[in-house]
Amino acid sequence: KRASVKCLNAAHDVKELPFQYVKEKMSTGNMAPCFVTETLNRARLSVEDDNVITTAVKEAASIAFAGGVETTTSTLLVFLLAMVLHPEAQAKAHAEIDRVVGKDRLPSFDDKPALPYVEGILRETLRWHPVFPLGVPSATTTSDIYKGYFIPKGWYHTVLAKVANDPDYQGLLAMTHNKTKYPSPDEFKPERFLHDDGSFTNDRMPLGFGWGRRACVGRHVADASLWIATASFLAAFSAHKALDDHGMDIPVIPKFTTGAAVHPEEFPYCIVQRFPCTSETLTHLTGLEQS
Ligand code: HEM
Repeated sequence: KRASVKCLNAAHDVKELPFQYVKEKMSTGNMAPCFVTETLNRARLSVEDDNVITTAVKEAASIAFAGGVETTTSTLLVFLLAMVLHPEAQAKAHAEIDRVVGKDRLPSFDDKPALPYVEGILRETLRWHPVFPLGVPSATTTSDIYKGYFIPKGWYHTVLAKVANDPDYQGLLAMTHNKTKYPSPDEFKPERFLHDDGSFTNDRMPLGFGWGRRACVGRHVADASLWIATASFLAAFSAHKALDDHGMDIPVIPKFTTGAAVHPEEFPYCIVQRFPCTSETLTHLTGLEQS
């Protein structure tokens, strides 16, 4: 009971607190445009009842927050881990960005088609360690029989995708680690998403976002924000193993949390700025005014 009260309060806070924060900042004219400001302003042009607008925007924003923050952050942590463990892949991405984008600006979405290796790194990140290794459980709305198993209606019964004939992996991981499609699946190899001539294969690794009616509604936002974050990071920084007091690499042994949604456990790393940055670039990168 105590745990459920905590959950109830957290569900209330995640809806209310960020929304109140934005409203307060809007009232002093101090809020940069965001999903909440834009949707509130637009809805007020066609809907009169402010309560209806407030409830709808609050619900939509909190669902996007709850669905998007942990998943996107976890994926970026997997990317960081991969870059620390695979300097050879990172060096190839750096070379591609320097050749296509140059060193004076950050990549933009217009550069995406010309950066197949960066694309490969993102797809391999989503494949190597998906946020939901078992997928997301569902419940059936009608009774069903699947391969001799009776799945009753109305009884809360979770259904997880499971791929048979693979003793090593379960659920979604068995698909992203399909040994026929992705040989040596535990290895991080962005090249598996590239043709021999270096062009992108168009395997966008959508599996991590689910499938069918309940597939992730935020997948396009997630895909775009992951791409721009990884491409910008690679343009501006490089990630390395941290050094100990004797200047030696501190070994990184990848470990993951357990649960429905997983992410790498804390690991030592070091991030180095690749080029002297103009304050404009740094402002763009961090969203913070530089002094
Ligand atoms: C790396 C980022 C993300 C991953 C890996 C991810 C993954 C998933 C998965 C596996 C599901 C369940 C699909 C199923 O049941 O088959 C899901 C559902 C959902 N996701 Fe995402 N997601 C991500 C980002 C986001 C973002 C950015 C948003 C919102 C802006 C979002 C909003 C949602 C919502 C609302 C659902 C429930 C959809 C429904 O039940 O109809 N997700 N996501």
